[in-house]
Amino acid sequence: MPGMIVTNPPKAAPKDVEALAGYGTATVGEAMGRTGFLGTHLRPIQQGVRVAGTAVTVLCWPGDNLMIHAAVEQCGEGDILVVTTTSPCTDGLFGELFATALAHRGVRGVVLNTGIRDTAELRAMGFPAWSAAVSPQGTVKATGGRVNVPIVIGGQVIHPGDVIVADDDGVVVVPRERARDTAEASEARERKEAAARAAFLEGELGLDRYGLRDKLKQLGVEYRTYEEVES
Ligand SMILES: O=C([O-])CC(=O)C(=O)O
Ligand SMILES: [Mg+2]
Repeated sequence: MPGMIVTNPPKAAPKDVEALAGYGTATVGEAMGRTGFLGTHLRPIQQGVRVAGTAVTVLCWPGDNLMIHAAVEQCGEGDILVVTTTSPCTDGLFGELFATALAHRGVRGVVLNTGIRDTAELRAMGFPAWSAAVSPQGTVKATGGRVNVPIVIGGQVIHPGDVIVADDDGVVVVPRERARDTAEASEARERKEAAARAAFLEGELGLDRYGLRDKLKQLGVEYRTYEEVES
């Protein structure tokens, strides 16, 4: 594969990325109309870490991490490296040496639609990572590929410069043009959930808060309330 490296693609504005960093993937995905989720196969190697950053995208040949080396040079402060392969691959394309180089450049984490290795070292150094597999299997540096072109993971298109939000639940992509609106919609959703949480703490039911008793009736669902059963 010949390949290409795009330098300096347009990126989401840092203040929109910072705003999105305040919300989890569930909130951000809901705020985008339940879109943007990259799939349940991408799991974090750590727990309790949430990051947001701008995507530097990489398309590698399976079992070959040459283009990750090329991509490191394109990465800077506030970026998240997002890697996929031209056909399915679980080999350990990425590990602590790459993470060391990326951390030095201010990169916030990595998302790999392939394998990762050195996971204990990565956790110890606090470099956040999400991957489709954990594998010690080594790779070669032999084949061209692409950096900073649109890639697809889990049916979602990721353009370079889009916002990646990742936490314990998984990874979500927010298109660059939607970053500000999505941050605003996320804020509104958090406020709504805070009000619901306060009501649930007082014992209110979702059935009443969301007007779902009528829905059950419409659907012909027969039921008795807890109080009716108890009496
Ligand atoms: O060097 C590699 O091929 C991947 C790796 O283990 C590292 O980055 O530490
Ligand atoms: Mg290594």
